[in-house]
Amino acid sequence: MTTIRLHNTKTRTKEVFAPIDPDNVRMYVCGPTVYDRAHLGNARPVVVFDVLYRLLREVYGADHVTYVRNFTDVDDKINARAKDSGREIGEITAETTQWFLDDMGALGALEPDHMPRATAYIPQMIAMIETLIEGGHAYEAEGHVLFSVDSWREGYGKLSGRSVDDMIAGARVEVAPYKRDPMDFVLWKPSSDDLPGWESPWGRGRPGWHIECSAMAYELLGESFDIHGGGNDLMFPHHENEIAQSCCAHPEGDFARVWMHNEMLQVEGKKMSKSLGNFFTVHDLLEQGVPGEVIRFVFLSTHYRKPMDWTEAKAREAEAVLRKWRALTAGIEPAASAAPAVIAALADDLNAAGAIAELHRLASEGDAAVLLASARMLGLLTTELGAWAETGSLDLSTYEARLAAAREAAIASKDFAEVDRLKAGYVAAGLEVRMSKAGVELVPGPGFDADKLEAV
Ligand SMILES: Nc1ncnc2c1ncn2[C@@H]1O[C@H](COP(=O)(O)OP(=O)(O)OP(=O)(O)O)[C@@H](O)[C@H]1O
Ligand SMILES: [Zn+2]
Repeated sequence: MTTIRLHNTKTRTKEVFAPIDPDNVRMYVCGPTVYDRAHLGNARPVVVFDVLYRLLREVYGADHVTYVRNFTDVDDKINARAKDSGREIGEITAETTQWFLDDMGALGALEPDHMPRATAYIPQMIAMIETLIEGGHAYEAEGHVLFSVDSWREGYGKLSGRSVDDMIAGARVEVAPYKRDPMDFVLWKPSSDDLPGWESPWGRGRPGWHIECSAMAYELLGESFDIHGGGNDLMFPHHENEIAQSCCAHPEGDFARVWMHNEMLQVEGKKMSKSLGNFFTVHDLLEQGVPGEVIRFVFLSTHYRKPMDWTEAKAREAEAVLRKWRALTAGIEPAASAAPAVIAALADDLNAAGAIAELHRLASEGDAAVLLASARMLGLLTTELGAWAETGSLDLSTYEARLAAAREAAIASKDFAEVDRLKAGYVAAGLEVRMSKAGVELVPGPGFDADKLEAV
């Protein structure tokens, strides 16, 4: 069996992955808070952990992996959005959830086995909070229930490797009169009548964000499971708090054994985020005609533990490569299995960039069947993602000849109107127009639209 090595944030080393139960490898990844379209940064963990999911399915068998990714559909950001827009919360969360699934589907992400919505697990959250209170790890104050960080000093901060003092200094720790310690965090808070709320032993209220993941992971994966993933922006406080809650409520287990964190998608050195306003959505890019497969390829070209930028140059390069590979594999049956070197690269802490380098080698050797099987391990060159590239049947040379002829006529007549019209039409159809003494060359760009071209 292939040996998988994964970098574990908890130990800061690359470790041999040994699942608790090889018949049921279990992974939890923090999902989106559903109040707005996913930005490109939000898609990075989705693509990264999709590749890990595919690798685990390859190695342990498709029926022996359980992947859970939640939807946070109760959160103050959602409440604020509903208030600002005058819309119903349920309408916003349902719409945003569907957008997320559509956009991530367009990037070739497989759907996880379970996609729990937080609001469907409120009784489990309440039960977990009760256990924490009984164990002396949480206390009630003014309708709130807070986790007492002091009750678990020995474990708190281990994941992110910070001292409690550093954490207080580095984070926006909310100081509130009802907290015994500023580090204590909310498990449950009271809801006024205009906010979503559930009856609980502490009155009508709603859960804090962190307890949602702990309760859903416990319910669906048990007290110990294999992998927990998310962006490294979630390491503190979210993951640190998840660990504290889960380990204190279920000391018989060890919650997640391997913690994996993807680095951030950046814009000019800063994390792409809603709060900074430096974002564009996946939907925007798709609408602009950037194929989902191209976005996926660009993500996979950088190792998940390195920060990366989205650039148009990367997208153009990815598109050219994918076009070439799609042409090379057109009409070919994929080989029975991926190239061992591709699987080995992925098994080495998800070295997708290394796997892509292997794909280039296979392409240069003309090994189309193995290239196809190997690319599909990465979710590339799949039939579902291929519609954008179906321009092979369209012969650009007739359009090139037409422009060349128009140019010749224009040089004689000094009337360039037709040349300008054709050029503008080609550009609008997403083609790059290269004109030189040697002739005319048309190169399809990311937004290439065959229908628009036919209409010119
Ligand atoms: N720029 C980014 N690059 C990579 N992953 C990111 C980025 N921004 C958010 N994520 C990840 O997206 C997932 C969803 O996070 P969350 O719902 O907190 O996003 P958000 O509310 O849009 O956050 P933000 O305000 O930071 O943009 C998390 O796993 C998070 O780590
Ligand atoms: Zn989480």
